[in-house]
Amino acid sequence: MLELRNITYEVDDNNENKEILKNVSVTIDDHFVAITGPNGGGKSTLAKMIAGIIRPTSGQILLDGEDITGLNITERARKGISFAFQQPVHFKGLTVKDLITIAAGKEMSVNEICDILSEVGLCAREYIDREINGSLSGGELKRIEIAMITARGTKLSIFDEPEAGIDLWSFNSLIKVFEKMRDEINGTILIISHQERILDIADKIIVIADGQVRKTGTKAEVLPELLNTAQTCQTLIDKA
Ligand SMILES: Nc1ncnc2c1ncn2[C@@H]1O[C@H](COP(=O)(O)OP(=O)(O)OP(=O)(O)O)[C@@H](O)[C@H]1O
Repeated sequence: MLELRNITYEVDDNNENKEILKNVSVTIDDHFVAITGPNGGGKSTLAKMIAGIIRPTSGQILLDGEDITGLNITERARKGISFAFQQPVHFKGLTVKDLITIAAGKEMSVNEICDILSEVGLCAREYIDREINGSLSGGELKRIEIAMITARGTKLSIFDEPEAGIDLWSFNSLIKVFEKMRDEINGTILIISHQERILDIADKIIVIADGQVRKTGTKAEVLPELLNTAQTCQTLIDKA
């Protein structure tokens, strides 16, 4: 269980103090949790804070009751928190197979690696020996990053807008990947997303806007209001 207590995050923005997260308190104890809300609301900042990439100005982060606020990204990774970057790290000569083996932290058979790659919609035999470099497309890199997190199978897996930059066909297979993950992975999956189809499969939805938690609840409790607001905005845009 992850608990955020009174989290505030301030940055210096051209010599002005800017409060990006404002006294955020939230508990993440469901299996599949989605964070959503308008652009610039503070979602990615919150995800980076949970992963340990940035530290809060004030407040506490607890993982299963243990205060992890002072731990860095590596220490949090050891505690079982993994964060899917937009793209996997590049090292010359490092292949897809190497990367997945490193992520899993154990030797893996070719069949096991192939299974993981197939799950994220990649034709395994074509990719297993490919080097991670600029010859892979953005969508392919993103799927490899998701495959790494799947191989790692940690306590808390965080994905920041996994759908970004993915075409419609791949998006459909991405949804299947997350549905499968929800059914098969033991830990908590935390996804930042604007996609209704991802929100649809979440056990809990957290809406963040203007650096604050605006609403928390099940799909039935949150989605109608959210869709209503989106529709009202669209009508206003159409009228303008
Ligand atoms: N280091 C920083 N310095 C100044 N402003 C920042 C900094 N980090 C984030 N911000 C601002 O804080 C706000 C929240 O950013 P964040 O990336 O968390 O939003 P988001 O909800 O993930 O948005 P999106 O849906 O567009 O990805 C934005 O206005 C952003 O410009």
